[in-house]
Amino acid sequence: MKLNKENIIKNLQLVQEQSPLVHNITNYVVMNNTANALLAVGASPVMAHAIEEMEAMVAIAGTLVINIGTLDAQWVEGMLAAGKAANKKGIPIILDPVGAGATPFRTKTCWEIIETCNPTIIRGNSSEIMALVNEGIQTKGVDSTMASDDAVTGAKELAKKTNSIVVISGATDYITDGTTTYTIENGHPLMPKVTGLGCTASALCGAFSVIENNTLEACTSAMAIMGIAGELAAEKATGPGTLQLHFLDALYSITAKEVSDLYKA
Ligand SMILES: Nc1ncnc2c1ncn2[C@@H]1O[C@H](COP(=O)(O)OP(=O)(O)OP(=O)(O)O)[C@@H](O)[C@H]1O
Ligand SMILES: Cc1ncsc1CCO
Ligand SMILES: [Mg+2]
Repeated sequence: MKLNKENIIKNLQLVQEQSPLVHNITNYVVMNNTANALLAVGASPVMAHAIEEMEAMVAIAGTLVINIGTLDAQWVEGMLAAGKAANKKGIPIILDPVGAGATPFRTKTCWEIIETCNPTIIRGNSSEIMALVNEGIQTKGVDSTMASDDAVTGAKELAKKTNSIVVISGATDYITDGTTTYTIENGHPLMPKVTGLGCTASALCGAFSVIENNTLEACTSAMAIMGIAGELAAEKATGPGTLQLHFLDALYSITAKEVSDLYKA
């Protein structure tokens, strides 16, 4: 299914107006990128992972993003504490299962977070999503080795099993609650050559899920904005370095007209 471009434009404007605070427990690799992308799109980031401040930080946040990219046992304790606090407060939780299927620790931790914190959204690449669907799968690391199209059936199963919205990123993004599935065809092949744009996608899903109660539409809007900003950036970029730079500028300056003209409905 396709979401109306009017909804995407409205949701972008709501993020810019309301500037939701996004609490990120995220990895060392992408902390800077993700914070800058949230600022550029109009949201407000905070990166925090110490168990001592999880409850107090969740208390002021609009949403919690749990990204397991550079996890360790102590961080997992913080993730679970933050997740429980977010559940109590009733704010959306986004799980980014970075590298699920690469090591047993990652896969096991994802399931512990899913079972304890009941995330609202799970956003990963196709290999990560399939590693959650079928725990026997060995993945390469944090990069996907399969097409997003091949993970759609699995994503629907995972969405039903976990009662969450599952987002698969890739050449086509799929956003599903297990019954209704939206697709986004925007984006550029240079995007997976910049580390952490998937992590950024998860954080934007978080920001959009604060301002739009329909989480399926929130995530679809966030993925559309990711893809369109990626295309705008790619027009000016000569490689991954300049793509990263222009991506932030595109997120910051994206207009309703650009969304309207470039959205592949
Ligand atoms: N081949 C492609 N063509 C167009 N867009 C793409 C392509 N691959 C990825 N994207 C876009 O790039 C962004 C990041 O998705 P990707 O699947 O690379 O995430 P990821 O593997 O989790 O990345 P990371 O772990 O580095 O954060 C998404 O917005 C996605 O739509
Ligand atoms: C490369 C990498 N390794 C752990 S997290 C991360 C960032 C992209 O997911
Ligand atoms: Mg990822």
